[in-house]
Amino acid sequence: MSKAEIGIIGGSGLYAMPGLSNIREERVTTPFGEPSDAFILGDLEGRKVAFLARHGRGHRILPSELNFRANIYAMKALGVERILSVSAVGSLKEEHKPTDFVVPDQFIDRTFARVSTFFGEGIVAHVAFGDPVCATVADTFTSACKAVGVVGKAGGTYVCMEGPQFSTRAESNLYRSWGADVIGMTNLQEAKLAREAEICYATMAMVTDYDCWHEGHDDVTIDQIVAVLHQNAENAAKVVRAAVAAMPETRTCGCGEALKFAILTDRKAIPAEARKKLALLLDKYL
Ligand SMILES: CSC[C@H]1O[C@H](OP(=O)(O)O)[C@H](O)[C@@H]1O
Ligand SMILES: Nc1ncnc2[nH]cnc12
Repeated sequence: MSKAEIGIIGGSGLYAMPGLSNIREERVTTPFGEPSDAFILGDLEGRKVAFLARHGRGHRILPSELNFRANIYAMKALGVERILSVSAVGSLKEEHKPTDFVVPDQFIDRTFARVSTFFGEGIVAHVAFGDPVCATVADTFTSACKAVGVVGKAGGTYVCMEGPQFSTRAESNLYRSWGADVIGMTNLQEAKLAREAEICYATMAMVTDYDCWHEGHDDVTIDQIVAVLHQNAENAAKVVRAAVAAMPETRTCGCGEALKFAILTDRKAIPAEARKKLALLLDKYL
């Protein structure tokens, strides 16, 4: 039986989920190694949820060190069908001000040191990623912002950079010239792996700074980000709670069938070891 239907990944500034009842902690082991931390399971607004602190409690794991595969696989193993991600981002546009929330619907990949797929080792699959976030989860996030009374913008392009250093001014201006909206270091791998795991995924991006391009603002620093995150943590938790409450019970999007036409490998050629490792994702198709 499913232990949770909705997963919440808390990013910088959100290391716990207020309002959970029937709380218990569970460590999940995966064929891809250890997730960032134990999962906090509980009830929120009458729904079973699983909370994970992306960087671990105490913020111990760099973006490039995150075991994205273990985190998403563990969500799947718990029975999660939808992931609500919360992330801190820098703004690449004047109109996205610190403390605003943006719900991105596109990504640009500027990472270079991460594993972004469950496949390989004898199984080849290519999922569609033209629409990288689940429209239902994204809409639920923006409606929840409205319900709570905070600025929550629908759509936008999230540049996912490797980090951990922030961007140079030349990079920041380049991303602006591409029309991108916000920049962060964590969301793209989660979105890719959630799609491969047939889990719906969207992010509520909390704007914390103007990166380093804005002449009227100091270049981004951690103390600036932390100050805005402290201001926003309460709103972020309120929006997540409202989104959980409003999430439709059943899925009508295509996320749950993302692998249906994606597996290219001749079923007879799939090595037993790979088949076993990915059974949780693939059993229904093999
Ligand atoms: C705290 S500054 C940089 C850090 O913040 C964002 O983290 P997350 O996406 O987990 O909220 C960004 O991606 C960097 O990891
Ligand atoms: N300016 C920025 N660049 C990358 N990640 C961030 N997270 C918060 N602000 C950021």
